[in-house]
Amino acid sequence: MEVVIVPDAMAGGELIAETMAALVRRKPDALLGVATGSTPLPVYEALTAKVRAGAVDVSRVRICQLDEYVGLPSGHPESYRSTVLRQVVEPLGLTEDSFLGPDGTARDVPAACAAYDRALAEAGGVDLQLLGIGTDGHIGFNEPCSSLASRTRIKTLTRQTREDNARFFDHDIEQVPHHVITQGIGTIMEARHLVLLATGEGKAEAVARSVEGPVAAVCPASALQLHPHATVVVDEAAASRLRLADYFRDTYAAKPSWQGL
Ligand SMILES: N[C@@H]1[C@@H](O)[C@H](O)[C@@H](COP(=O)(O)O)O[C@@H]1O
Repeated sequence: MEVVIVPDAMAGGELIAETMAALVRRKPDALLGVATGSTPLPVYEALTAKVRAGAVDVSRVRICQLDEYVGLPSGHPESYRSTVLRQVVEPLGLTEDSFLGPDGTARDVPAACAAYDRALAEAGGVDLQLLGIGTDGHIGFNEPCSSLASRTRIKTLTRQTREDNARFFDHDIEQVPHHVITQGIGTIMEARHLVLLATGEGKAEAVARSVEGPVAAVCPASALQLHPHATVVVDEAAASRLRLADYFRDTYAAKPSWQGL
């Protein structure tokens, strides 16, 4: 696992956007897995700026979704499908044809989950999966004690996650669905490169447990320790509880320029 400490969220967004752009220059039809929440927005803004400046051609890129609420009506503005279309697909100049996501409105949820895992495999697998992290260490919507081998499936949100996400639902926790579909931890681990971005003091404890704690289902993001190519990008505040912060800084400062993330 590589840990990169950046000065602020903008710098993290730029670094990850450049990593995505470099991937797309090598592989124009790359499948990019994206995350929702506030944290990844600087990544999407920086990547969109590169596209508009002509620094990268993303016209053949495919975008896939990490997770989804169950039961929101189709087209609900806070469904993750709507969110990813609005924040990523449209700004990049792509259409829904380039987009893969689980069906949160399906009557048969287990079948929709299995279909999504199949669709990801048939698309050739995810090349780079961007992840945020919940305050409890969740990735996607894999709440604490999710199986580290889990596949895409239905999960029940913790009260903490529903409180955290109530800001997208008029600050009314009752509007936040209890159930979600999420790529499993085993599914996420199949992506060729995992890039987790965490910013702000509120994520410091979850980051420290994920990076320097034991690999344990109680902290789902700790599974990244088992991935052969995982990068954790954190700002100073989110890095504030890392015991090895100075080592991570020194390592990144000495990194060969040809290496990339
Ligand atoms: N399912 C999403 C996660 O993918 C995201 O990482 C998390 C943190 O969001 P934020 O970046 O807004 O803190 O929120 C939700 O739970």
